[in-house]
Amino acid sequence: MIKVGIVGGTGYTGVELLRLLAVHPDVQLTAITSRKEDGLPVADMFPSLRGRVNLAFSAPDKADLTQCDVVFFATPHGVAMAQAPALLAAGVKVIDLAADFRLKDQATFEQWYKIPHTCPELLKEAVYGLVELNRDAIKGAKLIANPGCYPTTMQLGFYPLLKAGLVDAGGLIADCKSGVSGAGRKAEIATLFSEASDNFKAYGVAGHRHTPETVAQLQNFTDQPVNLIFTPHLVPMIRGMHSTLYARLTRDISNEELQALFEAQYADAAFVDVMPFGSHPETRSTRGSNMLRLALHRNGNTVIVLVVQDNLVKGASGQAVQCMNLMFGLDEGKGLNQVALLP
Ligand SMILES: NC(=O)C1=CN([C@@H]2O[C@H](COP(=O)(O)OP(=O)(O)OC[C@H]3O[C@@H](n4cnc5c(N)ncnc54)[C@H](OP(=O)(O)O)[C@@H]3O)[C@@H](O)[C@H]2O)C=CC1
Ligand SMILES: CC(=O)N[C@@H](CCC(=O)OP(=O)(O)O)C(=O)O
Repeated sequence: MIKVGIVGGTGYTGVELLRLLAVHPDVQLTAITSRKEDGLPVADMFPSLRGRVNLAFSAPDKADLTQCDVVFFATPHGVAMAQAPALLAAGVKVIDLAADFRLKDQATFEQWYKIPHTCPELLKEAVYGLVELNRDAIKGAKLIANPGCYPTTMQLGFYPLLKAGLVDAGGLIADCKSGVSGAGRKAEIATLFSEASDNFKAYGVAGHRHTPETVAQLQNFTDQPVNLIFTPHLVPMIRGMHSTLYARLTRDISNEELQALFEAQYADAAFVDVMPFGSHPETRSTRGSNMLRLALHRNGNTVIVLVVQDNLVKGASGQAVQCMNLMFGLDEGKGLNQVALLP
């Protein structure tokens, strides 16, 4: 059994990890932290876990995380970097759901996240946890930087086009929408019911921290300089993300060839569903599941890729469990085969 610790068990990605890992056949939940709920049984806070999780939260400084085989950090940026060096030195693998290890360049991290990086030496060692594009490296990793939710949709949608050299990498556009759980469980005015429901708005238009992450990763797949215009929006739903991606074709290709390209690229990807050309994927077809669905459209020489996922599953905790499975030599889909919830 893999002994698992979770730092930040009271947040949305933390409780999503608990939902997935409580029924994972190879996992023994060993420690779950909360600064505010030290001593409280996990199932008292989350009755959905009654009979499934018998542990209590413990304060981060009381939890002995070195007894774990792997520790997930479902915490704000800056928390994992403070604890990862000691855990790694003790032989514990680390999966960070925040951005502490996503950017290889320290100065870029500090510019976008406005905090100093306290262990820049680990940036090189960290492996970016987007399984479909980085599977082999993840298998041997000790430290995983789990991708951001928007970057997961943008990378999986643009990747086959860039890799095939079919589009102008300097003119990528991503128009993305996220449910409110993407902002986490902490109290904030923007996510109050009366602010976020029956309302719709863009944010981060002048620059969102997921732009440098996505550009840096996409740049690995093309020699052309990548330029991306990314605009996120907050939509009045709880879970779900929909990204509409635009790329200008630089050579002639039929719709059938485009479709075949994506189908071949993701033929072995259990969690990427390439829908028939011209389909309209719905966020609810991924709700509660680790599946990302995409569909291709065409308008003249512009390819439009529609991508949907559950931001808390493939966009965060499901993807992190997919990485854990690979790191421990398991089938990457173990414990992740839930079908989406309808309606
Ligand atoms: N929500 C989403 O869709 C996605 C989130 N992410 C990233 O995952 C991480 C977690 O997000 P999310 O679950 O939404 O966030 P939440 O705000 O819902 O939860 C944060 C958790 O971290 C704990 N925490 C906060 N500060 C500290 C600290 N200094 N030390 C230890 N624990 C702390 C909190 O618990 P307590 O206060 O009880 O200690 C809480 O359990 C973030 O970095 C986020 O950016 C990534 C992809 C998608
Ligand atoms: C709706 C909403 O607010 N979403 C979050 C993204 C959540 C995510 O993926 O986060 P990290 O990169 O922070 O890990 C945001 O735009 O800040």
